[in-house]
Amino acid sequence: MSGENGCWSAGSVWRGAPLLSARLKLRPLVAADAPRLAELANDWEVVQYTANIPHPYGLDDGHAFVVAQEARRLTGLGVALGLERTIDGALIGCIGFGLDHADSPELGYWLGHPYWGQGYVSEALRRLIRHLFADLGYESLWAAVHPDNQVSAHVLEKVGFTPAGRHPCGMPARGDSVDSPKFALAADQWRAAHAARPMLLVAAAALIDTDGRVLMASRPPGKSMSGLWEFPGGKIHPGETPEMALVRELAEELGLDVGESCLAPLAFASHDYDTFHLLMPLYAVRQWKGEPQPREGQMLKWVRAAALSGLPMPPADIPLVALLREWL
Ligand SMILES: Nc1nc2c([nH]c(=O)n2[C@@H]2O[C@H](COP(=O)(O)OP(=O)(O)OP(=O)(O)O)[C@@H](O)[C@H]2O)c(=O)[nH]1
Repeated sequence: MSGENGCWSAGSVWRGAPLLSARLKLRPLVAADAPRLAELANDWEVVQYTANIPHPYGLDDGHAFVVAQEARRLTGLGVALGLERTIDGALIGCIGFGLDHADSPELGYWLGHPYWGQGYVSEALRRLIRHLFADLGYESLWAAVHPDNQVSAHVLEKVGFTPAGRHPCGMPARGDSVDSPKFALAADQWRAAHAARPMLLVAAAALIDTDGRVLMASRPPGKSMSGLWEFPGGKIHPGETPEMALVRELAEELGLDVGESCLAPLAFASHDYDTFHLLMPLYAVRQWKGEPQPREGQMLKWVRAAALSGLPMPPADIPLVALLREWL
């Protein structure tokens, strides 16, 4: 079988494949995004340090951007992706790369003002960087930031970039040009850091009631991926088996008394989050004592198998839902 096909090769953003991170879908822009682009980008604070985004920014600019980016993707000049939040489907900004100045991709991004300070840019950058190195095989990446944009410089350093001199940056939309600090990241550096991320062991349960519905819990406020719907469970502590951990978690989180012998291994998730690798066995549970209570600030709901895929979930859970639907 050819290595170009099927499961042998990851979907490529050059071909319009989306990328999932913990809280975001990085996906191609479509014409229907133009009004939202106009709403977010018509903000001087958002665009002041960008080279090509006009100000003010209207609906026509949004449409023109979507069309131009599609043409760039099809001609191999670069890719722009919308940042769509999993929790509500809202477009909150853009990230992308271009090959205009070199063979190595230059990264760029912007984020709507209401979404600043919540780690979305670093999350999107980490996901795109992994795709460019691990799936597309680039050897190095770079980015240039406006000399006054210290926040952006800090984000680049946070995800592994290091200073790499200066880059003369034309800024056509500002009628200006600046001598920008340049940052670079090599594939070897990234591989070493990526290999060192921890493996997280978590045990989770699909509690199934007599109607065949599954109990889903929302991740509580303040936790990572808060608001997304997940299978109840939690981290396996040192010295615990997955079953011991799950019995403990179901008691702590839901006030349920579950015997280890009521846990039937069903499937597992092995998912590469950008800051850790998740290994999570999922057990089917049909018998327990007590009524599930939300003891940790979470919301609970019983969901029919057919409706599970409509819930916003952590990306690790998506393959589990497909398996569970077949199994139920
Ligand atoms: N329980 C559970 N965790 C999941 C699921 N999917 C998924 O990606 N995870 C991830 O697995 C990890 C579980 O951590 P957690 O914070 O819920 O664990 P915990 O209850 O022991 O929390 P704590 O250590 O903050 O008290 C999180 O990174 C979470 O996002 C799922 O369906 N159920």
